[in-house]
Amino acid sequence: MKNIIITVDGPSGAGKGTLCYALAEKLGFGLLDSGAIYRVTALAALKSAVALEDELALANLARHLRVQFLPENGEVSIVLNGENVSDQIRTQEVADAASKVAIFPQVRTALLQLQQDFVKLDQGLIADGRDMGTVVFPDAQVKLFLDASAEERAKRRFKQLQNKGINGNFAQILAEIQDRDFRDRNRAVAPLKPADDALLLDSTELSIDEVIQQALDYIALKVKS
Ligand SMILES: Nc1ncnc2c1ncn2[C@@H]1O[C@H](COP(=O)(O)OP(=O)(O)O)[C@@H](O)[C@H]1O
Ligand SMILES: Nc1ccn([C@@H]2O[C@H](COP(=O)(O)OP(=O)(O)O)[C@@H](O)[C@H]2O)c(=O)n1
Repeated sequence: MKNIIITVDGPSGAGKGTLCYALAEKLGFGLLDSGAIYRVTALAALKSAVALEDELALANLARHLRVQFLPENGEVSIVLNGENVSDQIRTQEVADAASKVAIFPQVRTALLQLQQDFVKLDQGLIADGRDMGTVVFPDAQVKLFLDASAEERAKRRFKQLQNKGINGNFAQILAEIQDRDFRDRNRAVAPLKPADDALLLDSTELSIDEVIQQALDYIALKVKS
């Protein structure tokens, strides 16, 4: 299983992060959370007052991003310019900003190498994102596209917030998911879409364990052939 790359793409709330974390644990693979890289870029822009419409300035920022991913007690701390920003990048404001900076081709090009550098010679990689199977790792051996209805994804986010003690507004969460989906699916460069050779997994009616099992079955099948 060494040197295998597994890509998992899909919209927000489909369960990519949950699946990728479980796969990385079970298979002993490294993990790339590419969304975190877009979120860090957006946070850096917000912190330095770079306009979210200024492609040149954003690309320059992305090119010089001083970001580290530091594994710590089974979790990964994300450090930007020496500051631990793991929690700051998870806000709705940053998610929204991330999907705005992500439309720019120059920003995406600036972040490409950083993502590809997660490949290690002696370890497989699970890559989580929107364009992992189409652009960043087009030659990956296993490609999954995880989807779920927008209503189900909004329900999951609503529950996730509740578990953190936050009482979200369901209609607002659904609207934000739909806005971000629209930007991600309709941008000119690296839009969110399944790679031609990806397995489509609709998790709307599946439990987390069922999704993990279906993914593992498919990986076993692809790796054998
Ligand atoms: N198949 C599933 N059924 C129910 N809830 C799920 C499922 N997969 C993930 N979740 C939950 O949905 C929320 C969002 O999942 P996450 O993995 O963060 O999605 P993504 O990375 O695609 O945005 C989490 O609270 C997670 O526990
Ligand atoms: N490979 C990627 C990953 C994320 N992104 C962008 O970054 C935003 C945040 O990604 P994320 O994966 O952290 O979002 P969630 O699925 O966790 O809500 C997405 O809405 C995309 O606009 C991207 O364009 N390409």
